[in-house]
Amino acid sequence: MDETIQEHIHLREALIALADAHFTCSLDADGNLGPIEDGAFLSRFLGREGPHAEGVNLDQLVPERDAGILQGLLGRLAADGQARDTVHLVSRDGLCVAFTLVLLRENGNVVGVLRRHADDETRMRAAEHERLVADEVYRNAIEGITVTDSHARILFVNPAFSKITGYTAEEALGQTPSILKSHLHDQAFYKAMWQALINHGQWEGEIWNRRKNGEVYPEWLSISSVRDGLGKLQRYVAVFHDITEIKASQEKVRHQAHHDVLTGLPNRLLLKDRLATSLTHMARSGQKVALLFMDVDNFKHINDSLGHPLGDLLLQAVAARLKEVMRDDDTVARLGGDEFVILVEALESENLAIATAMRLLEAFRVPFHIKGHALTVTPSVGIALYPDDGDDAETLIKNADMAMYRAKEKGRNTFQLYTSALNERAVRRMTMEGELRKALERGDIQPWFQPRVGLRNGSVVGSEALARWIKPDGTVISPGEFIPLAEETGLILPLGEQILEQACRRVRAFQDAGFPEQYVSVNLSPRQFRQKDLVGMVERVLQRTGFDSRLLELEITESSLVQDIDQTMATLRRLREMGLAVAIDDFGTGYSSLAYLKHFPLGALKIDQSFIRGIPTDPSDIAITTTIISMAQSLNLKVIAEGVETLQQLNFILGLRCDEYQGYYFSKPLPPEAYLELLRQRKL
Ligand SMILES: Nc1nc2c(ncn2[C@@H]2O[C@@H]3COP(=O)(O)O[C@H]4[C@@H](O)[C@H](n5cnc6c(=O)[nH]c(N)nc65)O[C@@H]4COP(=O)(O)O[C@H]3[C@H]2O)c(=O)[nH]1
Repeated sequence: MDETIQEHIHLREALIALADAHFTCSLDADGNLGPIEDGAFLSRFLGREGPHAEGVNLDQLVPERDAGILQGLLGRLAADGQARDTVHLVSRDGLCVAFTLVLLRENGNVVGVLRRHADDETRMRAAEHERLVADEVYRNAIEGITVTDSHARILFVNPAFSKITGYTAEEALGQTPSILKSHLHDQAFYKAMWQALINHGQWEGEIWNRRKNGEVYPEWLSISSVRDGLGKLQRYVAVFHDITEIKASQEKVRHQAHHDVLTGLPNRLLLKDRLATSLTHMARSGQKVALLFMDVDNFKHINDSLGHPLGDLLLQAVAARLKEVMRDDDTVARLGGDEFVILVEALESENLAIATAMRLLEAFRVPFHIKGHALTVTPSVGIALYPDDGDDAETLIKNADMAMYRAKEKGRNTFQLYTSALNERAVRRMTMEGELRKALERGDIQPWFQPRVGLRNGSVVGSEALARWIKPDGTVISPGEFIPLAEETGLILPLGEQILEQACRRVRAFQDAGFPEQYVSVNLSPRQFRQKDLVGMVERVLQRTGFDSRLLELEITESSLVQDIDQTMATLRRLREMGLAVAIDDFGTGYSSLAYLKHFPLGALKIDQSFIRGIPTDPSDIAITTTIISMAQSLNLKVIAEGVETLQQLNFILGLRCDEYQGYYFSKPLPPEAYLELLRQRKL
């Protein structure tokens, strides 16, 4: 054997014996590798298994700074058949390890021998050890861990991931973390997350995700991006833990701090919080807030005589009843003892606060059944209003409390407003409501009749029925004083029906007494006009009284007309089908135009008395009256002038060919007997 060959083989054997690894492959002058034999270590180290290494250029395996060294090695190999130098190779994990590389040309192939530098060997061992430790940490961590590639495709998840999300590793691998999306966050949220990852390589925060079973849960998530030794993005590592329980316990602590233990109602702290928020909102919207301070009359006595456990049960029952009678939007709070506060927001007027207080008093009429005892207790209520009685929470609570004490002084089971002027009004209103109910029951509210005169021949053609409240002592109260209250309380419906029925009965009686047929006109307030079964109610009244529907006219206001047009149209049509006429009262004071009126099946139009009053001195009243009359005629509507008080006014409307008039000039509204007398006189 040739001596040099022999020497070469020895060298090779010696090198291989000393080497950490060796490989044999073809290598062209540019450094391209052919198929590798015996290259297990190299393949493993580089992460390029067998055939994958084929065709790879050596300079792809070394960092850029070693490119010159590699060129030198290849040059010397070509020239001398062997070369040796120190190069770095970048491992699959991005680790840069120094090797002594010896290349020997042999039978057209190249044998490569690699020996790790001692310090790098230590580093590799340490890295290997760290990897083992890390594996252990991943497996046992209670935090979920997700590792993805640079395209966010999941490469690895740990057991805690599966425990938290419900997805097994097999289900998660290859997917992206978007499988966990709860859709509770908007685009901007995710955009900010990615921006932080790009800019700082890190993002941390609370996020709502969805488990495989559909359940949405909160987690604390921390994501980092991992780059290799060359600075290229390789991985994202996400670590998260489920904070459902933490949140629940935080919520529990928060709830306990803000709620009363006995009743579960908001406590003083939460009440003040809500009140402060409410005041800020209401200051902007210009609405009122009412604070009702309530305590249970003689609670101490009940507590002492029946025992505290029963007292506690009573307080719980009171809390439940208060919640039941208040709207969902109202806050019912317990300040302690038997003191409760109700916060009512967004009030248009103080009347609603009074109505709430009355509802509350009413609710206590029903006894509380507790452990076999039927307990009847009464409340005392004080009301403070924002902004009238204070503009901060503390002042309002204090003033409502003071008002509550006044209610107690007044004899309990009542309410008091903090402001005395309001108080008087409220008390008057309350008293009047009670009296009005009684008056209705007793039939003290009756129609009076004001004649309507035909302008063509000056005869009484009909009358308007106007409600009067005749007190037992004979005092007559005019409708201006009780109709608005009846409207507010809903009493207008029974009241309206009574007036209609009595008016029909009376006018029928005039006919029965031998007077010529005449019609009667009855007012319908907006609430009456909107009542569900208006047509049915009118039909029943006509039946009961035997009154001819052609002789009945209903007066509605312009405001009734413009609300819910479809419903209005349907009601008017049905009334017309029944033979009734509908007149528009107080025309000219509302919003409707004459052009608008032509769409409705109407019979007549009454010019409001405020225009007649200005005749003959006020030019604009004259102009308005003239226009209304001529346009109404062109629409085929009968025109009636209201409030004619003087001969001049009468002459003026006569000149305009108005159809009818009514007013003090001819007669004031009269009690039925006096009206009958008037008819009698006219007949003579
Ligand atoms: N200054 C002056 N006033 C005159 C003259 N002629 C009549 N009046 C008054 O003008 C009002 C005309 O009634 P209205 O406009 O329907 O206005 C009525 C009507 O809107 C309402 N009303 C009366 N009765 C009822 C009813 O039974 N139901 C409903 N819903 N409202 C009614 O109360 C309002 C007021 O009624 P009243 O006080 O009876 O007042 C009546 C009448 O007494 C006059 O020459 N000069």
